[in-house]
Amino acid sequence: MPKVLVSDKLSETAVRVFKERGVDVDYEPTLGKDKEKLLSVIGDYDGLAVRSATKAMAPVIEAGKKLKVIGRAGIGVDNIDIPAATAAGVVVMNTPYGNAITTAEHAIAMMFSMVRLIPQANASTHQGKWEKSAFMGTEVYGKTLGVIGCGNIGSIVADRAVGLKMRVVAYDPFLTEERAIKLGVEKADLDTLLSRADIVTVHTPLTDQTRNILSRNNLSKLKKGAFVINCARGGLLDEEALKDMLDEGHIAGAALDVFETEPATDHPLFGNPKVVATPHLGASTKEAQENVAIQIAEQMADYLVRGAVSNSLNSPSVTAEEAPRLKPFIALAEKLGAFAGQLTRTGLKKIEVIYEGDISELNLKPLTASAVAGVLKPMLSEVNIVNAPVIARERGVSIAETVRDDADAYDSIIRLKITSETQTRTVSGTLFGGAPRIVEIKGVDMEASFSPHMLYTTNEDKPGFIGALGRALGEAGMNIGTFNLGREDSGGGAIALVAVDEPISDDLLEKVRALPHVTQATALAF
Ligand SMILES: NC(=O)C1=CN([C@@H]2O[C@H](COP(=O)(O)OP(=O)(O)OC[C@H]3O[C@@H](n4cnc5c(N)ncnc54)[C@H](O)[C@@H]3O)[C@@H](O)[C@H]2O)C=CC1
Ligand SMILES: O=C(O)CCC(=O)C(=O)O
Repeated sequence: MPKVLVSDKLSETAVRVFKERGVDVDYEPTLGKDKEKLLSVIGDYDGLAVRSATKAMAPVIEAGKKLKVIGRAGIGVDNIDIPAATAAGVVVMNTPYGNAITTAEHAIAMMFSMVRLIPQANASTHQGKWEKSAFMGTEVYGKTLGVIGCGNIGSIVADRAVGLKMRVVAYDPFLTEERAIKLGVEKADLDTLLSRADIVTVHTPLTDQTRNILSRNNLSKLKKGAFVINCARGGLLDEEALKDMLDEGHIAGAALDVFETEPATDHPLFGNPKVVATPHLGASTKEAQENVAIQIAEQMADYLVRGAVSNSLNSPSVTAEEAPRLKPFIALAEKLGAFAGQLTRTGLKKIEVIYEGDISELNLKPLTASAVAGVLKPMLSEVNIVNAPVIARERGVSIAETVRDDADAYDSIIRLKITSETQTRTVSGTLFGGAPRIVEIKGVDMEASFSPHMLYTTNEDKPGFIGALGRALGEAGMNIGTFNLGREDSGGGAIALVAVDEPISDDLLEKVRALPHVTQATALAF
């Protein structure tokens, strides 16, 4: 039974979901904060479920020798080293929608708190003061809200702001004109947004492109008296510049849920009467935490138990419904890849996967990734469906996918065409009773199942070869399981694919290569 570690505080419903779906689970809500402990135990687990306290960086991923999936109960994955996970073949998944409404509501709540000085007024009133004139606020009706990043959360914020009768200007390079119209927002470039906004709210992920998007220079483009909200990620906003501009009176107020360094326990903006601050509470509602916990447990269990992949940031999606149908084809694609990969000795240049017949209607991305993984596996140690396409790209190997509706003699065929520096090789296969079967090699028809140990030879089609090969194997004490033959034309090129019971030694291979008419002999393992 696969085993998952939950190393951050997640709704315990997640534990129930894991168990119901056949996954063993250890719930250790504070373990993620103890890096050494995490490193010492992670090797026992197939999955790691986190929120933001656990830093699933390269050393953790490396120590997780059995690790297959890291699940983020939430959206931001800046606490997970995705390239390291990809390189290690570990699927990273998140729950992109589960806390979006809650976080958007927090941004709206922060906006009101900020412009109506509610936290400050609350503290004063609790102290028995009645400072009516100290807390003069600002109305949001008719004001312009600038939304930077109009994805899941930004668009909900925009929708709520439109409901409040605000004007909304959005900057997002991926926001289409149609979507902007649908949301009732005006699409603008960043400079226009900054010059027009009374209140700016940022909702982008933290990436190299967005880091410091509210830089000193950009903050200075805001109108005097504008307000700033950050409920996305610390690092999007220059906190020092914000402090200076609040002090100068250029910016009237700020509402911050996130900070460059978290937990933020000591910060130059703390105690500033113009700043409303919360400790990364954006996603902290019962509803959102229940949503993300259930969702991540379902997704991780679906992956570990059924091979379904959803909301992955580094692997093609496979729904739970299609997983059982894809599974045998994934095995076929990988075996065909392994066959071709074991024969490829010179620089690999291109992997083309051609799908013919009914299979062309399936989700082909995971099949192609499996074929690529199969090809690369004999050359590289740690390769799987997750990292194979990236590794191929890094090594300059191009990947092509072709789909044809018709298949000649079979309902579904996968043809693999591998181009190396010296030759192009093809191998094709189908499923017989759900099991992978080779039906073509190098253009020669062939019918063979895959076996753990196989001998593949090419030879001139001359009398005596089959007997000589059988004798050589017999003399080496090698039991033959199946013996499959194919040829181009009588007397032309021929191939043999022989399943044997044990691994083929180098000695035996040399003897086979020395037989008359043999042009090539390779030991294959599947
Ligand atoms: N405070 C909290 O507790 C929470 C914070 N978050 C954070 O909220 C942020 C937004 O999350 P989602 O809306 O779910 O993400 P999303 O991926 O749905 O939307 C992000 C949007 O930003 C846009 N974008 C990317 N680069 C941009 C750039 N250079 N300039 C302008 N726009 C750009 C994208 O096109 C996309 O539409 C993330 O940083 C996430 O980590 C999410 C949940 C809770
Ligand atoms: O889990 C949390 O409380 C933080 C949520 C968050 O920041 C996210 O989902 O990106």
